[in-house]
Amino acid sequence: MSENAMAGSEVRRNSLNQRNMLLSMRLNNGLGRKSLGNSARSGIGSNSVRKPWRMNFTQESRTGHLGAGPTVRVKDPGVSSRASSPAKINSRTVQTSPRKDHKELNNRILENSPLKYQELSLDDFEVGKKLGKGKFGKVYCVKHKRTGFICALKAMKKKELVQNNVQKQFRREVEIQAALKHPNLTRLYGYFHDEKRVYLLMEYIVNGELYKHLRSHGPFNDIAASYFVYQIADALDHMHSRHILHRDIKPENILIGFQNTLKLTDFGWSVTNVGNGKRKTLCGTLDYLSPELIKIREYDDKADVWALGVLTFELLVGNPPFEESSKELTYRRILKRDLRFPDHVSMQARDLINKLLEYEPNARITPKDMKKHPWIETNRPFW
Ligand SMILES: Nc1ncnc2c1ncn2[C@@H]1O[C@H](COP(=O)(O)OP(=O)(O)OP(=O)(O)O)[C@@H](O)[C@H]1O
Repeated sequence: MSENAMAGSEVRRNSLNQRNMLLSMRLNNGLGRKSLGNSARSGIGSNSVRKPWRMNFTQESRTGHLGAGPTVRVKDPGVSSRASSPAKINSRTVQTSPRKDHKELNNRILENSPLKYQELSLDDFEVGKKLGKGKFGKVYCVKHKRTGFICALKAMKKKELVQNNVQKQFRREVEIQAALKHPNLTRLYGYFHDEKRVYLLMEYIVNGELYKHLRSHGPFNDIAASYFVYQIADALDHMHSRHILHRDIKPENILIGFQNTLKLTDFGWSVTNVGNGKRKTLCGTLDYLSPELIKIREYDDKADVWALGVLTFELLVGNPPFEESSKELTYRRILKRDLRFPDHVSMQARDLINKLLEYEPNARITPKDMKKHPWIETNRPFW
């Protein structure tokens, strides 16, 4: 791997948000994280050498015991109507009474949810290796002592959730993720909490982020890329049919499981969009923003389709299509739909990317139709 790629492999793109506090946290924490104004993708640009990529790079985990969950049952809550109004959070709503809000987190958000595992505590688990770290917590591989069930446990400090005023967003993320059951979406089983922390119990995804594989093995050939893109289209098809938008599709938010099964994760920006109305919160990740998001700040599920087009391009080329050295230049290229394909991108792949990246949202191909596109059909026999 080149030096650039090595340096770049530590860099992950931030999701945009309107919460100044979160933004400053993101900019201040984590070495090497991308600032919103800069390009961070030097390592795998179109100059990088394309290597053949083998489909079967995953190893079956010996410890993986994923057949059955803990015997404690979690009810499927469906998507609650409460989740349909996203919490608008900004720095002006900084808590004046953290004590009260801590209590509110416990009473309203944690105690009254059907997703709660009443009888679980941290003592019920053997804690294994750390899998990663997000804004609000660390993720560990854990084993449920009684059943031997292996899963991922995300531990978040209540104090931090309250201090950053993200209790409602947290609740929405939990409700949406728990309601979604699909092979290409990371399952959330439920949660429990103690005095200091909230613990989310999730499906353990063995092979880490697609982003890291893209850096180390990518760009991918048509066979691998089409398999990956198909799976995310299937996940989006499922979400959109339930009127849920993901709003932050990117390789950093996709994990790889057994046999190259992709799992879309990070539902922090997901919302329900019942009635298919237009939404206005600016969110997502710079390189993945659609023109309507930049221009009029109104969008619907077609913004996820645009992001899928950006993802398809990035998997085949190694960097996103409108990447530039500054936010303004990236915006300008997105608004001009300044799309340039390197020579090696096949005609069929170009056709699909063009259809996903239609400027006019309603002209974009749907995830359902995309799954039958000739690029997918041509490569499907080799998956
Ligand atoms: N279910 C899981 N199985 C395996 N690894 C996971 C799982 N969930 C998260 N991880 C790992 O832990 C890391 C941190 O995850 P987490 O959800 O806390 O944050 P994030 O989504 O990456 O970032 P942010 O909190 O900024 O949105 C991930 O990048 C991933 O590598």
